[in-house]
Amino acid sequence: MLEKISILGSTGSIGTSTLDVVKQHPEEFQVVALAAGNNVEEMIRQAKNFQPKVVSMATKQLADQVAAEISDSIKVVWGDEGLIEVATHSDATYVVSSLVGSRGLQPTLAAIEAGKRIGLANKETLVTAGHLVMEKAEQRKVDILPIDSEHSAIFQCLNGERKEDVKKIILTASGGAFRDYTREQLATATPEMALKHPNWAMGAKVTIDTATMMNKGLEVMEAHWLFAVPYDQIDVLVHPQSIIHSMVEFQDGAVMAQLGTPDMKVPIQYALSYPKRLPLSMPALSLSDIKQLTFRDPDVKRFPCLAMAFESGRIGGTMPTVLNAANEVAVEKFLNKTIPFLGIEAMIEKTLSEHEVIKNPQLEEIQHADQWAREFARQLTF
Ligand SMILES: NC(=O)C1=CN([C@@H]2O[C@H](COP(=O)(O)OP(=O)(O)OC[C@H]3O[C@@H](n4cnc5c(N)ncnc54)[C@H](OP(=O)(O)O)[C@@H]3O)[C@@H](O)[C@H]2O)C=CC1
Ligand SMILES: CC(=O)[C@@H](O)[C@H](O)COP(=O)(O)O
Ligand SMILES: [Mn+2]
Repeated sequence: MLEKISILGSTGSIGTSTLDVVKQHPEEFQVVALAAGNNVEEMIRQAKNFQPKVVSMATKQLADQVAAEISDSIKVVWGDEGLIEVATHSDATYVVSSLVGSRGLQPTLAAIEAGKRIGLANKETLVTAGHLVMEKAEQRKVDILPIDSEHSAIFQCLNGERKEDVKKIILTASGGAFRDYTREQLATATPEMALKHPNWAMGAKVTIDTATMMNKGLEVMEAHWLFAVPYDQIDVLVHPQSIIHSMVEFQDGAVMAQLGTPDMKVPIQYALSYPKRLPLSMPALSLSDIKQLTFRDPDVKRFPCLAMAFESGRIGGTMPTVLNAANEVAVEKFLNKTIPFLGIEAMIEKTLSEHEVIKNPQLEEIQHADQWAREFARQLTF
């Protein structure tokens, strides 16, 4: 069956890699709709190359700029409504959710409601409202296929296994740009330094998250929701080479791991083609060249964001929503050079400490908590 795809965040790192995969398999995949934020030039290129039915931009002004350069047969929309139109297009069978941040929540929920199969990269969606997303997916009998590399690895390791046989999920972490930094060195770390991930080329927000190790904390919550595993059965293991993408330990002591060259096209293609595996033009993994795979425990004294995320996940309710929103504000401020690197963790900690948790929140309560946390974090200075 030809998979007809809408991409939320088509101009980003995951979005462009998804289009690379689509281009390699025109007999399998076709683009129906694309949504982006501000990158007009890239959207014009994508619209010309893939001839979708609809494209969306962040504002009307940006949408007009795109419309002026592409065929009249392509509808151009904008804003939050534009995202929903792309996510629910009647021709689409599959939606790749790859916006950055909790902005991805509403269009992803709308795509699930519309019965689309989901390829999920946007981890913030599950962090901020995991119970609502998984509940809706179950109601609508919609599959959520993980794109995040660790979750794709776990999904592959769980293939054909019984849930009750799982003892532990082991999420691997590169340790980010500052893996070996002391707290003194972290205090003066700049955005330029933090944006140099040792193994992966990714968007700015997730790259900063890897440097604080908040990314792994968000991924712990993502794994909790995707695989319905309690927090005390999820471990994090630092693995600097990012060759083992994650592992599952079973009750009999057997450990399954998924390995590969660190390139997001692999998990993206698997999420699109599942349960099939298609060929992919990619350098083969050579373990004899790599020679050594090494491991160590994470150091939460140097990287407290990981511990804060675990704790927020355990508390549940609106706590993860607040952690995520405060982190989004803090990362933006760090990238704008208005707070230092260690201001990120301080800002999140302060915001969490002021939050009164609502248990089992509905969508409106989540939106309210998200908004409250953003406003609270924005007025903090460090
Ligand atoms: N990159 C990676 O390798 C991985 C990413 N992920 C996750 O995937 C998600 C996307 O990451 P990544 O691709 O790196 O991020 P990028 O920053 O590269 O891309 C983000 C996308 O979101 C769009 N966007 C931003 N703001 C808006 C807005 N207001 N309205 C509409 N679109 C908007 C951007 O559009 P524009 O650029 O046009 O403004 C862009 O297309 C994140 O949740 C991340 O954690 C998970 C695993 C790996
Ligand atoms: C590629 C991917 O999935 C990222 O989320 C990756 O996990 C970042 O690397 P670390 O968080 O391990 O540094
Ligand atoms: Mn990941």
